[in-house]
Amino acid sequence: MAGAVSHHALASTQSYWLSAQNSRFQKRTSNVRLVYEGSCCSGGRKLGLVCASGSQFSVVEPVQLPSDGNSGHTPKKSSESALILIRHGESLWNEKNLFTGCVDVPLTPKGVEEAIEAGKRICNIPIDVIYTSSLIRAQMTALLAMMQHRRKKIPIIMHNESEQAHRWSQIYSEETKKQSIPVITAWQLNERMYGELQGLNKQETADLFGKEQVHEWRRSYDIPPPNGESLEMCAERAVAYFKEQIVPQLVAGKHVMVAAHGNSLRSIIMHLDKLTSQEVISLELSTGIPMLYIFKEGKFIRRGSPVGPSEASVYAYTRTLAKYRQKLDNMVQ
Ligand SMILES: O=C(O)[C@H](O)COP(=O)(O)O
Repeated sequence: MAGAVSHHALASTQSYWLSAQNSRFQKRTSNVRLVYEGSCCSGGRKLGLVCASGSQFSVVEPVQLPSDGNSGHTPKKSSESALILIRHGESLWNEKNLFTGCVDVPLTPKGVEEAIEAGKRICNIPIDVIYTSSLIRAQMTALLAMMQHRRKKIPIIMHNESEQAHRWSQIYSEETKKQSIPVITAWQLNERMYGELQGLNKQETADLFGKEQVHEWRRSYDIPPPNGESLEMCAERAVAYFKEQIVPQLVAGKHVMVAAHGNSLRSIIMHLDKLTSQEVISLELSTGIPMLYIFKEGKFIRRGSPVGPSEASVYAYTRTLAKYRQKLDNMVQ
């Protein structure tokens, strides 16, 4: 049975290394139409909560991975992919209540714990490739979470910043590549640039400029903080990156995890869930809570967070996830 898992994972990993290594030279686009199909978290817009329903969703055949994600090879119609979105765990500036934005601050011990806990929650979900921002708090979260995964593949950060970095980080064993998960870092997934608020205390800023003004800077769609990015501006690079780089992976049948930030993920979720600029104001993401989407036939279906007692319900959504978990169970027997 272990062979079955390996075969699945190997095909995807094998195809990915080529793609990752060439990604610097490629610009991929997608014509996929994103359609939101219902939400298991009705009512509120606070994500990162447990969502458990799903019997209304159809059961599909196991995913068929293409032999090469870049070949234009179309996966079977029934193919589906998992998309996990996770906001980084608590950072040292979250703890101090400072505006952080693009300042590169590491996790607190609590943030490390949150990342490990997140990893336990997604340890049965297939992951073929990881995307993170270029900021250490998102990268720490992704790597710590992957340490918990039952498949025990090793996440490896891709270095394509220069031809030499790319060449010097080559792996010469196919077998070793197969046991690895590429981690792609992209500045486009960074936190919204908070401009002249970066480093300021959030409470003190509210005391100085008024609660409403600060709330507008933090949560409105199109009002930027002083010399910083509005959510709309952040979306222009984060959502564009998502469409150009990540969606093609999902279309190719790859299972993807994205570890990023409160606002870069808010912009992506706004896009996936088709939220209006009014609705996104109340969208809040907790640190370290993974959210699962299923991508199938060009549509994103939100499943919520596979945590605690609702986990079985999350797996009941699709046969692909249930089968993957079964294979993992068989591997350890
Ligand atoms: O950059 C920051 O300070 C946080 O990561 C997100 O902050 P916010 O909740 O104020 O948008």
